[in-house]
Amino acid sequence: MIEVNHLSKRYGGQVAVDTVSFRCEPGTITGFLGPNGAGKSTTLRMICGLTPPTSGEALVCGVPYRSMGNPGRQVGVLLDASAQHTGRTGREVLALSAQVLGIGAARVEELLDLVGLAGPAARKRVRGYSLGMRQRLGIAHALLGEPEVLLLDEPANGLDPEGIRWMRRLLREHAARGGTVLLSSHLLSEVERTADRLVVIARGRVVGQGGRDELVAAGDDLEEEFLRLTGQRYTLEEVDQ
Ligand SMILES: Nc1ncnc2c1ncn2[C@@H]1O[C@H](COP(=O)(O)OP(=O)(O)OP(=O)(O)O)[C@@H](O)[C@H]1O
Repeated sequence: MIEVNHLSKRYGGQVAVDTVSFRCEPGTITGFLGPNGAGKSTTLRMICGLTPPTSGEALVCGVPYRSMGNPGRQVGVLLDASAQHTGRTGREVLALSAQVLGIGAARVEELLDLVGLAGPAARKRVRGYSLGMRQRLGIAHALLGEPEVLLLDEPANGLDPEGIRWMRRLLREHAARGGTVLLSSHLLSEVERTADRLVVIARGRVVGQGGRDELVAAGDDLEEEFLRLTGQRYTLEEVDQ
């Protein structure tokens, strides 16, 4: 369970996140959707305690992330797959975190297999990984402690169509086991088939949330509604100006 209550973040005079509130229930996938610069990453960073909010609060499993004893066992986080240590092999990256979390080596092998990085890929240094491979490693890293909650920022970046399908299945299975998933994206096409609920953010504010059907106004399709909500859909007259 994730509860975000009136969360705001201000950088100097700029409001990056403006009184954002939503809930992610166990057994569901929530898509956090918005154009570039909308405030998605800042919100996710506040949820997992990396960025202090200016006001408001975020609770994960009922408590602030920073007050969890062993957060890796409850929350799996993937924020920036390209930020991994490039001098280590994929296996070393997972093995080091497994040690910190008190998890056995067998789980590392299980995850390498699950994300398609077993064999030679596991022995390769991360600097030689494609972005898709880094995302897979990041997903394995998030799953390491068998957490209930998954917090994933743009996890589909760099994945090919087969990879996106694979990830969709993985997240669906996680939710089916009672897990809570929050994943962000700037592309509606990536999350629309994965998520049960959507939270749409633009210019730091939530501009729409609910199930697919709730978001679609009569006669419109979801893409039209997303573009309208986020102010990316211009009339021909506006484009001409
Ligand atoms: N550390 C920071 N200092 C100043 N401004 C910041 C900082 N981090 C984010 N911002 C600003 O806050 C706003 C929201 O950024 P954020 O990265 O949260 O958006 P996003 O929705 O994740 O975008 P993208 O899809 O491009 O990653 C942007 O205008 C960004 O420039």
